[in-house]
Amino acid sequence: MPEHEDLWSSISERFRDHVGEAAWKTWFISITPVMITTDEVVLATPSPLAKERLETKYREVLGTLFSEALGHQVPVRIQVRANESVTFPAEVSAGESRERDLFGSDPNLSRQANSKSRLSSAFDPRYTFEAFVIGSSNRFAHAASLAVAETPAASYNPLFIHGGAGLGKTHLLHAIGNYLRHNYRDKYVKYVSTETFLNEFVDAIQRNKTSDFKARYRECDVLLVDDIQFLQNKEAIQEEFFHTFNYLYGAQKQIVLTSDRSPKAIATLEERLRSRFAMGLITDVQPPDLETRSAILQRKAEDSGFRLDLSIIELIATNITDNIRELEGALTRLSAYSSLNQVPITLDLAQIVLSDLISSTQRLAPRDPREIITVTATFFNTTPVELLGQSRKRPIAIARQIAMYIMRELTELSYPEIGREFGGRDHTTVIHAVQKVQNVMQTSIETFEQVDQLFKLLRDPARQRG
Ligand SMILES: Nc1ncnc2c1ncn2[C@@H]1O[C@H](COP(=O)(O)OP(=O)(O)OP(=O)(O)O)[C@@H](O)[C@H]1O
Repeated sequence: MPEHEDLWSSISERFRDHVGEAAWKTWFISITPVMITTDEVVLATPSPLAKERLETKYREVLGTLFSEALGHQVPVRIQVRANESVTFPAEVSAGESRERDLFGSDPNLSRQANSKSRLSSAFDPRYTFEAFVIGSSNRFAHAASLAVAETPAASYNPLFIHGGAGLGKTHLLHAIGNYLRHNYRDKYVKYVSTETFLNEFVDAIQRNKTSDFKARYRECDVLLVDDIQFLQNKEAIQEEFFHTFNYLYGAQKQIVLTSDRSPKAIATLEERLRSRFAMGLITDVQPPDLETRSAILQRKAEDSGFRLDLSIIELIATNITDNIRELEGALTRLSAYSSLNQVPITLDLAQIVLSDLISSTQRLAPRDPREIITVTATFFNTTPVELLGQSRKRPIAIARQIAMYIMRELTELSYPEIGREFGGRDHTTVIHAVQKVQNVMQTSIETFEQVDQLFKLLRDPARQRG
């Protein structure tokens, strides 16, 4: 129905004009039109939460837009897509999940990537410069990243951004990627984690394909490399990276690197690499101050169509201070609680729901990954061996995904490091598990409560004994 497609894309554009980019991305993009006739419009959403939000907040806008487009009033009905139930599927294989994570759920991107090798990486559409809240802790890193995106290889090359876990380094890399994709369509932009670079290199050696590997990286106009601290103690890959770096730099291509520590603090980093990294600009991201934390919370809440009282923002922002991912985790929990129980969030309720996060006695240092595995296994009536093993039986696969989510929340381990804790799984499997649990928590009270209880058990060891 090509005319319906035109109509749909014009509705989509107009919806975006009415409600703004953020709400459009959160609630509209994932809608599919099921039926558009002169008598009725039926739309499908991926989750009950999205259906509820569209019905309560955006029904009127949708009604007006369709009425204008069709020339008369039509009822708009919203349903949840039948094939997207909220239950957990069996764990996907590393290969499957890699594709899904790289290309999101957009099958077109995946198809394009298969058909043409010199296509830029796909970037997380949520991580843009517009969505990045600027404060004194990250102002410089943001400005430098934007300068690099606006004029690649002309300002700071390489740009090296370092800072602690969950402070926005990956967000900035994706923001550069998203900006380039929109504004420099002809540039080949590649995003890679150092772990992936390493794995691809080892794989290329084993398959005698090192020249393909080199060519792939040397074709880049812009190379974005995340978590470069993984080069530590890996001489062979440092050597390879050095050559790639020199080649790109010599060809005046832009390189951006991130790390959880400064180049000086990466032990066993070859001196020649260290001095290469210092040829451009080294900047850091610090934990955000109270004002920035509050602004981030406000922005994230707005983006997900969730209204929060200032007193609640203050409660979270004063208690969670050094990791933005944790701020987001608190919001996820509140919004899930509110939509599952159909109650508005009050300050008292927020204090109860987030009790483990905001109590100073329970907010302990990051938890030991082995403890997370043992406690989660016991909680789900299984054993650590099963949890780390290969079983794809549902209860175990679910427990494993929840344990991965909790490890991401309660430790500072990166995705590849978590993959290693789970018996050498690929980092894309971990990314998939974390996203999955985050989503399912919004619609399944059972999962929400399991995660909630595990958080409480892990943050308060006395409960484990009791
Ligand atoms: N200034 C900011 N404004 C809005 N969101 C932010 C900001 N900084 C970080 N975030 C959000 O916090 C989360 C964690 O950020 P990100 O993954 O970029 O951290 P990171 O520094 O790469 O950490 P890690 O090394 O642990 O992966 C992301 O969801 C990101 O969107």
